Amino acid sequence: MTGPRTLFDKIWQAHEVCVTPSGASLIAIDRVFLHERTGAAALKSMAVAGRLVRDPARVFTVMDHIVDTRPGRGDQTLMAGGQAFITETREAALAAGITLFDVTDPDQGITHVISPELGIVLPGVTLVAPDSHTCTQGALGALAWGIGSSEAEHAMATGVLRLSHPGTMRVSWTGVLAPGVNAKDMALHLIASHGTAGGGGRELEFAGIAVRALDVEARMTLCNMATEFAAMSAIIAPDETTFAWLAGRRYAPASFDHPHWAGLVSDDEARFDAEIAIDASTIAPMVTWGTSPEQAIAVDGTVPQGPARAHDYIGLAAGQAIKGVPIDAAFLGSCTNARLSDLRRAAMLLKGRRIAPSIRKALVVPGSSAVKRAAEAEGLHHLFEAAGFEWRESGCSLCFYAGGEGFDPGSRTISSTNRNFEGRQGPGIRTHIASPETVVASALAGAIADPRELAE
Ligand SMILES: CC(C)[C@H](C(=O)O)[C@@H](O)C(=O)O
Ligand code: SF4
Repeated sequence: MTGPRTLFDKIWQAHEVCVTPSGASLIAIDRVFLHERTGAAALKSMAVAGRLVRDPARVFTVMDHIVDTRPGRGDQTLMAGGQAFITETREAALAAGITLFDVTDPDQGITHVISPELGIVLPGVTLVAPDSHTCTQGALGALAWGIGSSEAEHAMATGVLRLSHPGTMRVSWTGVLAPGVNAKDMALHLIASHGTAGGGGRELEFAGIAVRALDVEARMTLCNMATEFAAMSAIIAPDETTFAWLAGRRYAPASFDHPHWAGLVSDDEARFDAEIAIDASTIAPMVTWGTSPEQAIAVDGTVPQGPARAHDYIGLAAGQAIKGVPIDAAFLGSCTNARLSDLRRAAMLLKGRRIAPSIRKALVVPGSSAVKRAAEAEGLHHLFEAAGFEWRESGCSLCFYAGGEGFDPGSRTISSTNRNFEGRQGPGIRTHIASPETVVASALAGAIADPRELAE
């Protein structure tokens, strides 16, 4: 392909080993990341077939999904049989000779938080993981996407994956975000406006001044929900903000001063298969009212008419104001919104305040053990605890009802996560997704609240 190219096509072509007779391409894979929920299966299946990991130095694994997040944790989990995921992953990782971030490793954390944090994902690389939120890592200018366990085996054994070109879509964000509005609201706004199928399997590029203005962690929040938009993944062209954020990280190169890094942008005349433009200044804090991420509205809006099943499950009627709906629990965590900047913004809003007595469970689960240590060094844990939140060890925790821990039956939660399907946070749990600011404002009020009304 000659002529102007998208950033996606530049990375794709740099990794295209060959085009197969069917028209699909073999794409070289630079990094594979595994976790104990899906990774052990891939490693075990390879071992049974007698296949070796081709280049163990490119494969990493971590304990994040099943692992307990209560203080003093070990391998035990509240989930029956959960411990086996951990011990089997450990044994398989050691046997395969790949890098393991174990339960008590100082580098442990959620896959999509630690991979950037350690500089494992870098601009221009290809990275895959058997986890749908691998798209988060596109925020660094990488081609990073979620795959299945059997594809992970293939990537580990051969160093390539067979893929058809997914097509491209640019989402251009103009304008300046209003105070109290952030990347999570941008993601929810996009999905609410265009539906959960809006991405159509394409690779998204987020561009425009409102994206350039985001710090790297906020860019990760925005890219994180590309999978909820049915995109293959999302990417943001790396810039000085990206390079400065990566500098000094363990697996990052000593210098980014190279023409290769500077060329990681879409050319001016590059054509995308689809385009969306959004004025970021029009966005309000968003919150979901139903059981799909597309069922999101401005926090000062009213519940629209949606599918009867969503209204029944969530227990809210059309026409009702979302603000003021009483909640029972609050969750601040996940690969969407549990980085240091998220915790800082949330903690500042909590300063000197206490959550409503009606809140039965309120958790802060840092995205990584490094985030936890950094937050503690700043005293953020004291602010959370003084406000009535539990301060946890890092992991996926109640983003996903997999570790066996739950909220009280029937609870309505406000959650900084990315999915609100029926049962996502446990049987019968009703989840409202929102930004960290909206989560803490709501925990303080004991009801869904507008964080703009809390800011001094
Ligand atoms: C368990 C894992 C495969 C899953 C995913 O792929 O996303 C999980 O992380 C989730 O968020 O639902
Ligand atoms: S934090 Fe939630 S969304 Fe992210 S990887 Fe874990 S379970 Fe999936």
